[in-house]
Amino acid sequence: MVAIATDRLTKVFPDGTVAVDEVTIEAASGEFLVLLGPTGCGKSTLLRLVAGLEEETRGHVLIDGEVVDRLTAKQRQVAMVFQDYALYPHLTVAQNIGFPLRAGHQASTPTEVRVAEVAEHLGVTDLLHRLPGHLSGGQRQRVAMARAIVREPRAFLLDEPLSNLDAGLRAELRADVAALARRLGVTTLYVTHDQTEAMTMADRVAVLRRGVLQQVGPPAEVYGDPATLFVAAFIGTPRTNLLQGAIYIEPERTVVDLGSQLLELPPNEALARHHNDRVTVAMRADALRPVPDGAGEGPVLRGSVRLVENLGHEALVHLDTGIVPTSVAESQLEYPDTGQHLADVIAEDPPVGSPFRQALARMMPHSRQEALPATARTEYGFYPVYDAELEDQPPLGDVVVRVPAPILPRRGEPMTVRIDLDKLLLFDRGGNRIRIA
Ligand SMILES: Nc1ncnc2c1ncn2[C@@H]1O[C@H](COP(=O)(O)OP(=O)(O)OP(=O)(O)O)[C@@H](O)[C@H]1O
Repeated sequence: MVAIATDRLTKVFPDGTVAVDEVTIEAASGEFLVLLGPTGCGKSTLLRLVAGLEEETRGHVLIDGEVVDRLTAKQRQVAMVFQDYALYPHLTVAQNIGFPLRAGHQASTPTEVRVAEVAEHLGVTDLLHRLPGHLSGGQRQRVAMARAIVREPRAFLLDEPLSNLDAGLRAELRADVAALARRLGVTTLYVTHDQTEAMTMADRVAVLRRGVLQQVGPPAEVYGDPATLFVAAFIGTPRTNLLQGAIYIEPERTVVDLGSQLLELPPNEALARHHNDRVTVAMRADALRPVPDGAGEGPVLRGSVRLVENLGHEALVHLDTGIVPTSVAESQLEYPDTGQHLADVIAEDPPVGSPFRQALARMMPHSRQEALPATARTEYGFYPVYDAELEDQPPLGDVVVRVPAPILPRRGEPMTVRIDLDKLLLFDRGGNRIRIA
């Protein structure tokens, strides 16, 4: 088996789109590496570059340590499976699976024996005489996989192979595909936008955003220890809570100012150089636990129940906390730093209600907020202002909390939640993690 690597691999399409941007990554021999990211982040392009179906603009692809940039797709001896199966409709399953062998590729075992062997692996032995048109989606995908492995490829490249299947089949095949790849020991690159697939199948997950590699690590690591705000927000169900904040360092304590609420952290050396910085605070639902008001030590958030989504075994409770929510895109806008520049930008009058305008309003230094109607303002001066011209203001600080089913709160009730400090994630304005510990 072989390792697959890319070295500062870059693809710029003729229209200027940078689909893959300096990606350096390695899948070790026999590893199942999942490329995860939203639509358009460059996953398929990266896979096609590795397969040799696309020519790189810069950088290299290495198979087993050897640069293969000049080799054709065929010479690279990797097998690729796409979401649309691409089976030959007029050939039986057996003929489809055996096709790569007949098409002139050498194999040590005779075709029929090899086809039977591979069919057995994929659990399609009973279907060998059928035509693809008479198969279910899941069966077709199994046949496509069988055809891909029949030539004993050096690596397996799978591009959203399960995305055309319904949820039940997807779950079943998920387990089968991962098990098959491990049984065969084939190095696998698997592309998906589905975080569940990534988390359940991968040895390691590589998260991509706009062609740029954000983080590579085992599933538990990208979930629990995200390197960027994007990773924190992209991975996690229910969605990760993202709030606007600012850090203030005082002699005895460190404060994360969330406007209408403050989180007090123990004195913290790592945060010292972030005094006065605006940050995005990210908390997954499992970092928050409802507690009786006033109970015990530690930072809490208070809110009132706006919505209860009962999932049976538990409920997702949406709290209005009065804190300003944010999104990845907004929190990573680059804002001018001085009030003067900000005023200039505002003078250009971004459209009312546009995220940019709202974000600008929130980011105004204290002295510049005089002219704007404040919903709240803290003693620290940083505070959120909503766009007064916007009629339908978004809910303030919608924070999602998991609550066990038997004790469901009611709409309008107050609720206090304790924050597990080990799971409190802070990100700077560039979206990079500020490590607290
Ligand atoms: N031939 C092309 N010419 C110009 N731009 C392209 C071309 N192919 C892809 N792109 C662009 O490159 C970027 C990455 O596309 P790619 O298909 O790799 O994304 P993806 O993450 O696989 O998305 P999806 O999950 O939707 O397949 C996108 O912005 C896409 O529009």
